[in-house]
Amino acid sequence: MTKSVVAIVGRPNVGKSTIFNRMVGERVAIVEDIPGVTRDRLYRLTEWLHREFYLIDTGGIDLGEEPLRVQMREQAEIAIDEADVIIFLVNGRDGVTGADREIADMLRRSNKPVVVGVNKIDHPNMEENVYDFYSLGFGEVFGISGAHGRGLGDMLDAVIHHFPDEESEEYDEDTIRIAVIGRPNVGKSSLVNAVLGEERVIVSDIPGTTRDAVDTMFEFEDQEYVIIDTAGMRKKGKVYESTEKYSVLRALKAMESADVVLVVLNGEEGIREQDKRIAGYAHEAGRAVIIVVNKWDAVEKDHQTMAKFTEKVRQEFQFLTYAPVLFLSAKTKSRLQHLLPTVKQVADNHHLRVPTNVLNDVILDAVVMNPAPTENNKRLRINYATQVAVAPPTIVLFVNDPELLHFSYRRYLENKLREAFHFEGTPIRLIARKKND
Ligand SMILES: Nc1nc2c(ncn2[C@@H]2O[C@H](COP(=O)(O)OP(=O)(O)OP(=O)(O)O)[C@@H](O)[C@H]2O)c(=O)[nH]1
Ligand SMILES: Nc1nc2c(ncn2[C@@H]2O[C@H](COP(=O)(O)OP(=O)(O)OP(=O)(O)O)[C@@H](O)[C@H]2O)c(=O)[nH]1
Repeated sequence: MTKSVVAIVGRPNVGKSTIFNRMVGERVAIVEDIPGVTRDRLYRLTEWLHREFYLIDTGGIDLGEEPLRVQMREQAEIAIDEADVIIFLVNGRDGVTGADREIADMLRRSNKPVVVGVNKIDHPNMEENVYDFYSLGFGEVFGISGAHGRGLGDMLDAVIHHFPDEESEEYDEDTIRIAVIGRPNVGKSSLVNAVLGEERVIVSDIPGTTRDAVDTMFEFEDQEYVIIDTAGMRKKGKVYESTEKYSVLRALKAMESADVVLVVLNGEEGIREQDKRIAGYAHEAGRAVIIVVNKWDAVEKDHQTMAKFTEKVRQEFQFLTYAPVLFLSAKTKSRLQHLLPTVKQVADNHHLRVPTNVLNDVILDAVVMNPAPTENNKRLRINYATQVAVAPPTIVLFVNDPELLHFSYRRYLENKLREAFHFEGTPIRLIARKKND
């Protein structure tokens, strides 16, 4: 199920990043370290009372050279667009300011739930400073201190109280959910429209809006799909539309509920830094991934162009070696017919379950052919392997010492598994556990 999003807004210097860091603490959701994927203070997965949610610090969104007042408004708009609940942060030592009222008016018009955090109330004897802020008209006002952690619990209780109820899966288990992600202008919407316009595709539902993306259900060769177009909600002309962090956030949310992620690149422009980031998150999300090189019609090519581009993709996205690369044109629909069959294939691979005996044979062969290197006279020994989950396939290796399974040997084993089984398009998670655990 999709996780809720909470945004912190407020004028500069009220303590947004202090509160953000305090709320996130050490609970930063990193599955693995990926070289080249930078982490910034914009958004983090965090949790309160076992409800996980994304926290956005809108102050961390770089809006370039815009005047402060414009930035503040844009940040509030992002919060309104993206968040399920908004924490409106004010400074308890300043009283209500004109800028606070300006933000309050915008938030009110959005009809989103707003919780007011009156920050810098470092001591109970400052609580009377809080009352002034009831005049903002949001009802709930909490005196807090980012510096000391005071009052945060009560405020968070109020925040999660506004989360939508944990609903069951919206779609059938067998429905394949496709998220289309990529930086602005690569052709995401065009691709979605092209797919939905294909001859043998039957759009089975009027497009309905779920949260912030437009989902469309369709059927192709007796398989049901939902395609999530993250560009569907775009509002042209906003400053933030072009900001990189914003599109990464949107991609992140779309991937939450997807089985297969299409990372769309612009074949005409080549690979940019932002593409790498988005792809990095796709890998981390643990979904099946296909790299779609769009606008291939606009590329001047000879018989080597495709191979060269593929090589570049492999170089730039080393963590995504498992993802098939498709070249196509949403505009002319050339090569588009390969897309859905590939989606179906990688979705199946994502759910592949390998019988334990065959799995162990493959691992044993791999070890015999190339034993793990010794380290301080110790060598990794693998006693037994078993697949514990699908989507993505997750394999536990019972070993003498988990510390001895290093990156290169892990890579080697993963490659052997990929040679033996149909794991194309899906990440594989290998977990080492001590034998007797
Ligand atoms: N006394 C006190 N100071 C605080 C508290 N929270 C933050 N501050 C201070 O307020 C200042 C601004 O804090 P930030 O967290 O950087 O504020 P911000 O809202 O993220 O600021 P921008 O990045 O400019 O938007 C810093 O000097 C903090 O140390 C608090 O609870 N009590
Ligand atoms: N030549 C060519 N142009 C394309 C193709 N696909 C999309 N375009 C053009 O690229 C531009 C952007 O396409 P969109 O589909 O709006 O891109 P998007 O990724 O949804 O853009 P955002 O909503 O900004 O994220 C439009 O002018 C399209 O006509 C293609 O296959 N070939």
